Amino acid sequence: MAGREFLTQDPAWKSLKSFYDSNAKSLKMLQLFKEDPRRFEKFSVSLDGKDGALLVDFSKNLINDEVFQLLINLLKSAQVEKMRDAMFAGEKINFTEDRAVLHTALRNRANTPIYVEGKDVMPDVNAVLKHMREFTDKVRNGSWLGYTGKPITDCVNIGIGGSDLGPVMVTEALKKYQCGPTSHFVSNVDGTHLAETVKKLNPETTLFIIASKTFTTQETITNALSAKQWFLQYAKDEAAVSKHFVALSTNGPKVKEFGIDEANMFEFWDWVGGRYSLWSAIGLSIALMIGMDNFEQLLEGAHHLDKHFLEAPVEKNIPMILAALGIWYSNFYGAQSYTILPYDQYLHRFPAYFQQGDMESNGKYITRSGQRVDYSTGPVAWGEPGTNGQHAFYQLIHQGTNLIPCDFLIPVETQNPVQNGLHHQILLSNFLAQTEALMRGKTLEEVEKELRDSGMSESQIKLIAPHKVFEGNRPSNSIVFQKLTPFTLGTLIAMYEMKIFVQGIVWDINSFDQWGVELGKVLAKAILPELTSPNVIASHDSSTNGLINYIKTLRYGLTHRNHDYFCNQAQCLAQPS
Ligand SMILES: O=P(O)(O)OC[C@H]1O[C@](O)(CO)[C@@H](O)[C@@H]1O
Repeated sequence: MAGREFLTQDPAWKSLKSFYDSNAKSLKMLQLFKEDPRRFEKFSVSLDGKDGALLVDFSKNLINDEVFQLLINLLKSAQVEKMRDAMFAGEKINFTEDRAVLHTALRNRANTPIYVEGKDVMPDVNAVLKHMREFTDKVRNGSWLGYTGKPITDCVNIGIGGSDLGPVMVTEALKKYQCGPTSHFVSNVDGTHLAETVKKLNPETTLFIIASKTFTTQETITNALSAKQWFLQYAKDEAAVSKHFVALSTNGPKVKEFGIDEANMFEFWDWVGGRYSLWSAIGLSIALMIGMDNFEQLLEGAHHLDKHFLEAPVEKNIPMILAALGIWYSNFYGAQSYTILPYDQYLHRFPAYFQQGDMESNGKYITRSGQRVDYSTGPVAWGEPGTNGQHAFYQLIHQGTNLIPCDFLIPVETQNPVQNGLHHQILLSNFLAQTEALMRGKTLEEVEKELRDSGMSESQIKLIAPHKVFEGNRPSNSIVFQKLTPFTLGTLIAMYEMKIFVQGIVWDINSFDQWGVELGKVLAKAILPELTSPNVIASHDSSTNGLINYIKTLRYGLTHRNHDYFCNQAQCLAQPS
């Protein structure tokens, strides 16, 4: 799909820029709240859902009616709706990989036909869901037996990036719904990850799920081979592998080559991006742990958000509003990051999940028509659960020199009402207090009065007061839901996916490829044999040569003299003869 005129030339962009230049400094949220008692109603959207409503309050943002309208104009001018429809219709919007982007088909619970190159993908989607149900039911009801006839108690998902982060995040978030084997995850090629995981496990009752879209990812294949080796130490029979290893992939031939029975392969397709794949067979570890009914609830929740995204007008459309606000801060206020702050311990991997979701999608500087952007694109996404973050990095959010827009998320209802719900009341009060504090701040007059009332001398007040001032006027969204159910989690994940999609459209980048991860992979493959060769390495820059030779010196127990020798040799070899 062709790119458009440069974003910064768009009249809608120019209007925002001129508003920002002449009025941004005078936008004071506290004042805006005083002036408009209906600000909360005006700047919040509620989406009813099966497990209660999702409320997005965006009134604590640096906007007034005019800015909001200008932001909406920008989305319209960027043709977000047209691109959205193209994505849902299966057009190949990921043009650098010549692929459709159809994770929405995986959760298309309406089961309406969706065509890719003239073929309806829904029958295949439904067939894999059926396969997942049959398999997960068997494992959960104990009729799938390991090589010694025992039922499966533990599953280890071996995958990385999108083949790991989604399942990790969801199984943590929905721990309360566990009704099947316990899930474990091995992603890092650092042998420690596998070693520390399997040491707690019994090979007779463990199922390994090898999750890789391409089935060529170095880390995953290395971990999978080592897991198989570990398993065979005990089982001592290749035939036992089929009872303990299954694969989730788009690459049938590679799965076969690895030695996994085709009957134990759960397929997905090239139109499912890795970071959007938890809805596909990649979600098998989730379905095993929480059961297929709950997994389908997760899909239902995402589908519910998809429908909202498709049908709600731009000014009432939650992902579009969140995207527009993010653009306001990134591109006009110069914010370089934003935080996701879930006040729900079950969501402790939610921010990490969206680090890939956002940064691998929108960390791009080339427009769809191949030019370098002259504006910021994807911000850094980060965060931790509240209240922990309050005691760690909130200092910088409140008083640092960077503007950091925050998304606060919280369930109204806890699933663990410890001490009759006291813990949750405290959690709720902190959630509410933080967004209020960020918005209203604390003036010098307020601080001075407080210090004076405490009996402090005037000279001390002069010294201390500035440190206790909060300038406030710092933006946040409050995202409130009834309870963290599979349905609601599906809705929340899809909400951020679509927000990221909208931003990519406005920034005119391809949010669905990830060429930026390739160079490091290629260089690592070249360096691997150099680490084991006996030769001095001189083929890189002096830092990389120096580091390789230094590591080899230490690894092979050579003396410091050898290290100097390696450096000298590398320098000689690197010099042109
Ligand atoms: O599922 P695969 O093919 O093993 O890829 C894993 C991850 O690696 C990446 O390609 C990045 O290196 C991600 O986009 C992907 O989620």
